[in-house]
Amino acid sequence: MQKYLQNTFAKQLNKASFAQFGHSGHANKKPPVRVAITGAAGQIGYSLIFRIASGEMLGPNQPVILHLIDLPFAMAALNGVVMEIQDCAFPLVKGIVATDNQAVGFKNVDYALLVGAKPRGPGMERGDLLKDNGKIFTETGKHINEHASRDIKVVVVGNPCNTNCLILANQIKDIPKENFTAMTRLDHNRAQHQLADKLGVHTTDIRKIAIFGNHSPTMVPYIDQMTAKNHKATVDQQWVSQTFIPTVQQRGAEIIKARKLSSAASAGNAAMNHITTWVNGTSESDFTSMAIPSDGSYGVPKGLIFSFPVSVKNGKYSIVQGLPISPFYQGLLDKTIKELVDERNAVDHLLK
Ligand SMILES: NC(=O)C1=CN([C@@H]2O[C@H](COP(=O)(O)OP(=O)(O)OC[C@H]3O[C@@H](n4cnc5c(N)ncnc54)[C@H](O)[C@@H]3O)[C@@H](O)[C@H]2O)C=CC1
Ligand SMILES: O=C([O-])CC(=O)C(=O)O
Repeated sequence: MQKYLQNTFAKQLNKASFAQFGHSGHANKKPPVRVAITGAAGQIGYSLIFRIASGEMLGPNQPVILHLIDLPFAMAALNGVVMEIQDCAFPLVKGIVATDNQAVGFKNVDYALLVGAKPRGPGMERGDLLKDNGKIFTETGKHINEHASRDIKVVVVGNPCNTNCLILANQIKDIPKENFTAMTRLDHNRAQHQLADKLGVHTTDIRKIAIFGNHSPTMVPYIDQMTAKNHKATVDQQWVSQTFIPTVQQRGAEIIKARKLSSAASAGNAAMNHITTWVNGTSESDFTSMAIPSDGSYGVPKGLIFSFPVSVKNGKYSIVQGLPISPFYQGLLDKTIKELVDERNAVDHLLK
């Protein structure tokens, strides 16, 4: 089978390659689910795929068929990734589809992590990427609409992820719109770390915080309901406005400056966290952050893909309602709403 895959890659780089293989001696009885990752040959892909294959995202009893999608020029590198997956002999991996053909790549897919896009370089803002990446998500939306499972759960990672998700969802005709989400879990995790560090507790002790808005420097890390070790916790307002919020908002740029590459391991980790929480739920004493189609809550225009505090149960998320919004936070919310409305206006031609 390995030979088949390699030959396929060598001779037919434009065609899908497909392998099914089983492993004996494992107690997983569930039928496999199909997980698509676009940008599979890229740096986030490389940090994600092996962890999904090991069961970290969907659990140790859930076999997976990996659908790895990238562009034609990246097929040779993707072949290398496929060989490495094979060489891990993962018990849960029941097949690999590696392709540059999205019709094949999204066929019957249950989960899609849409990473494939042009990343931001030093000095670029996310808005700079709107034009190039908008086209990608129009195409992808069409293929998901035609080929994927009607129950597919999608997280858009490729930036600018909120508006890319809006463009994608616009192509969808008969899959519920709420199945299309964008990733702000990385920002949520970053906020958790900053707060844990400040309060001298572990990140897992920090609960009931959330990111509102765009995955961009206007995002709003909201902490007015924060608990630490299950007790209401506060930090001084000056630190919040002058240090905490700018640090979380600028963390992506800070990492690009340091690595000369955008964050990959932490982004891959957050994408997995996003799906795991969507499947397994949030605890009663916590909520998480997901960018989802706005239903008008908190005065956010309907339809924008906006990050809200959400609780999740039985595979369905709902917006946490009634959080008190201070004038300070309302000012920040207004800015991030405006930015997303402007982004929507800038891609109006892709939303027809
Ligand atoms: N939402 C978030 O919190 C974060 C988002 N990102 C974004 O994730 C994206 C990917 O980042 P990296 O993996 O670092 O970039 P990368 O350049 O290493 O990999 C991107 C991959 O996507 C592929 N690709 C491009 N267009 C494609 C298409 N139409 N279909 C399939 N594959 C396609 C490329 O060939 C490449 O292999 C970027 O847009 C980046 O800005 C990165 C970090 C955090
Ligand atoms: O900043 C970038 O372009 C990558 C990213 O989204 C992040 O690290 O938050």
